[in-house]
Amino acid sequence: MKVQKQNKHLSINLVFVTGNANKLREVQYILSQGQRPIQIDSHDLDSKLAFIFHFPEIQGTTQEVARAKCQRAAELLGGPCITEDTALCFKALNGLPGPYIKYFMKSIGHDGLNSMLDGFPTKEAWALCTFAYSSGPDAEPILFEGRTEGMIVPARGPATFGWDPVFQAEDTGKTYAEMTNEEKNFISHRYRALDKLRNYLESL
Ligand SMILES: O=c1[nH]c(=O)c2ncn([C@@H]3O[C@H](COP(=O)(O)OP(=O)(O)OP(=O)(O)O)[C@@H](O)[C@H]3O)c2[nH]1
Ligand SMILES: [Mg+2]
Repeated sequence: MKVQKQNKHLSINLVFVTGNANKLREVQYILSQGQRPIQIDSHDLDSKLAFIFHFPEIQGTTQEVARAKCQRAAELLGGPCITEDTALCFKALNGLPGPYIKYFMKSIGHDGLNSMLDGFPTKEAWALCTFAYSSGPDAEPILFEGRTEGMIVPARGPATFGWDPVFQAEDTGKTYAEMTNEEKNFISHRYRALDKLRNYLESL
């Protein structure tokens, strides 16, 4: 459970605290693509340790939610870790549902997300990914944000990952769900945030 930066030629090891297997799969894929691979160990505090630890996510801005989750994860682990928060933000709603998208998705699904924008002049939206890195329980988490512009559309493509079928990324004509892994991971909010995290870790 360490962030190990052994030397400039060896791999970096990170503990990623998440309960979301799809996130983990994308993060491992993206970080394996770089010149200097970053090894990810996952740790699911939400489900595996839920009986020991209570691991709530606070309400607030995406930054506040991300910082609090990472701080708590580092305290529970007693060491360095990364966490990630994803928000889906509707321009017409001034950025909402934002970090609360998980509960909107669960409650109203793809059709409901579209219906929320009925009568609004714009379907524009952006996907926002915030990685938080903590070097340990006493350190302030550092945030790395990635954003991809797009719009909310009726669902197209396989419903494998959350709201992928209703988010059409700008200039692509495709929803995230209609893209190959390579296509999504080349332009995604997650890729853009991870790129900043990777640069930071390599600069340490
Ligand atoms: O279609 C999607 N494409 C994506 O690229 C993507 N990334 C995240 N999500 C979903 O958005 C909510 C974020 O909530 P969230 O950040 O709290 O995640 P989570 O609770 O699932 O995991 P974690 O907090 O344990 O890491 C959750 O419903 C995730 O499934 C995505 N959906
Ligand atoms: Mg969560």
